[in-house]
Amino acid sequence: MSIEANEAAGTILDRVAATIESRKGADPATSYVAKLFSKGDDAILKKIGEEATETVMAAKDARVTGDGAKVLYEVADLWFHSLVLLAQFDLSPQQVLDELARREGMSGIAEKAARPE
Ligand SMILES: N=c1c2ncn([C@@H]3O[C@H](COP(=O)(O)OP(=O)(O)OP(=O)(O)O)[C@@H](O)[C@H]3O)c2ncn1[C@@H]1O[C@H](COP(=O)(O)O)[C@@H](O)[C@H]1O
Repeated sequence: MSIEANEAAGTILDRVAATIESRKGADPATSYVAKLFSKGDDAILKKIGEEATETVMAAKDARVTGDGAKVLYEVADLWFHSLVLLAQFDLSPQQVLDELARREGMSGIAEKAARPE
């Protein structure tokens, strides 16, 4: 990914994360995110599980139909709910991007082989 595209990705993730953060303590009647926060960990984790499962099903369907659009929507739902989960633990998307940057160029095969027993 180019530096410009990576910065753009950071920008939209940062903006949505800031909106999510602003929903802490907001009215659950008018905000979906505030409603999730008011329900707590289990409600957020349930949505992560649902959206992950829906992503798997959309990908299986896409292999049959040849239409990958639904995969995009489901991954967007999964990413959005992952942002809510990060906020619940006072973590930021930038920290995830930093972790991916730290891993950049590190072979997954080599990393696994170097793990202590
Ligand atoms: N990106 C999203 C986003 N993506 C999905 N959703 C909502 O996530 C919910 C769950 O999606 P599902 O398809 O699983 O719907 P469902 O089966 O009815 O789920 P449940 O309501 O039963 O949990 C729906 O209500 C979607 O509208 C989102 N809700 C909010 N955002 C972002 O969060 C911001 C703050 O939202 P509010 O807190 O509602 O103002 C928004 O401005 C957006 O930027």
